[in-house]
Amino acid sequence: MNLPDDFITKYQRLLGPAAAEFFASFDTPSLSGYRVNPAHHDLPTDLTAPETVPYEPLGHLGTVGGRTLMHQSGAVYSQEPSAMFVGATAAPQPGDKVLDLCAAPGGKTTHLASYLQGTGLLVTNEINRKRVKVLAENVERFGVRSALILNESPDRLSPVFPDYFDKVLVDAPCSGEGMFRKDPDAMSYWSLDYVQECATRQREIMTEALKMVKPGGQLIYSTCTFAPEEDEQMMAWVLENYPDFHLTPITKVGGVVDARPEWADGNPELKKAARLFPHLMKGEGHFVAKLERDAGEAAPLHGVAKLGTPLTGDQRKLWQDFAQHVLGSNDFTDLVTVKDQLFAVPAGLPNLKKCHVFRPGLHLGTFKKNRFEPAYALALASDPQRVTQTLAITAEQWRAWVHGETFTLATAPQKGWYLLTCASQPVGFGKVVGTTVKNFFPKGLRFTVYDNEM
Ligand SMILES: C[S@@+](CC[C@H](N)C(=O)[O-])C[C@H]1O[C@@H](n2cnc3c(N)ncnc32)[C@H](O)[C@@H]1O
Repeated sequence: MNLPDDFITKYQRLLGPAAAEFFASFDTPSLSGYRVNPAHHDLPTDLTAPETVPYEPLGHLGTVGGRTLMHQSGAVYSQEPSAMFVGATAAPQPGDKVLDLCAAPGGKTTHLASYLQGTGLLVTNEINRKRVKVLAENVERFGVRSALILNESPDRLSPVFPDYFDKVLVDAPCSGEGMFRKDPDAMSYWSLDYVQECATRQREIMTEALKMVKPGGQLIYSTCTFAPEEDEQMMAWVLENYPDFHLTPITKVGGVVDARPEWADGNPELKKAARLFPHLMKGEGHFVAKLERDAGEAAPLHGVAKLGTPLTGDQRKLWQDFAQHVLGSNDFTDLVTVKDQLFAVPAGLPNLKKCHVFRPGLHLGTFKKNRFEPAYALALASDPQRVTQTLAITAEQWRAWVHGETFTLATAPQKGWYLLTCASQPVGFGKVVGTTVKNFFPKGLRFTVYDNEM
């Protein structure tokens, strides 16, 4: 690989004799991986058998295609192994309040959601208007139940959530040196100046992010770059300017090594952070640090969020009928509508002021005249083992389903909505009329599965 000259000079100086191995790793194939979704059952062994990632039991080495059943149903999320170290380090507890500040396309968010197991609160934010759509699609596909998706800049979030979260993740926009092997285009905008620009932006983001950590809470900072300016030096800056924060040790296995104090101000505390180098471990490269805030008193919160409109009596009845007859249970307590859309929203949030809410919670469905149409997001967040009305479809029928076609059954079940499953995985809600299954697979997500992909 033709690495930039300034990059070579810089890392020769920093790494000394180890530089040769580091540079050689750029000429070896990039490593792919995926995480399985712990909310899914009966996953095939060809997904669960491949080598696991040393620090993440849900992570495996290998590739799962984007046009496969396991991907579409949210049974897996493709993520290169070193990126999994971030979620594994954050490891929130069920019930925690978690913020993912720089979240699109959603790799770390879906990982954090696996730890939360549908409990607590996951506020997942993306500043970019186009990228927040992709984030929402991935959150939906992975069946995340307790997420509020925001599209805001960090400085507009910090006054809303002062001292609020148990865990804040800053997976910072960075110079992306750890992406060079996988995506050589990332080299085209790299320069020594670009590294400095990224560091400036990271300090701005961190200034706001630190305000949202509750006393005794943690902030996990990560980048996919090797640049000390964005890694050790960023942590040295935090330790110097925020005396109520300190670094906590991170367990390092599988070739993950200590960060390098000598690449910043020499503070030995910096060793507690972690470096993932492609020549030392199976992955592309990351930096991860865990900061903890001292115990203390939290600032009071202001107001209560208004995430939508209460349901009318008719709407409540339509939903309850659906929940009782099709789902067989009603796990959702806080329900609101936004126009004709029904959402289950997180409770007890502070006043979101003028924040741009992209999704107030889990999309349950749409009210249409005198009927209720369940949402795709609800289907993928449902456990087929707990749903009353399920209909198992074949791989061929699944192929027609994701292509947007109706298909025919051999015998006619009772008319109504069914959670369709294929190989035990939820794939959407279909409406059965006679022997026909009407297609409600979202138009924007439809795709073609070719013969050689079956
Ligand atoms: C490294 S990516 C996040 C990857 C994501 N965490 C994942 O695992 O899929 C960084 C994100 O930060 C966003 N970003 C860029 N500038 C930002 C800023 N000033 N404040 C907050 N986020 C920003 C980018 O749009 C990008 O989506």
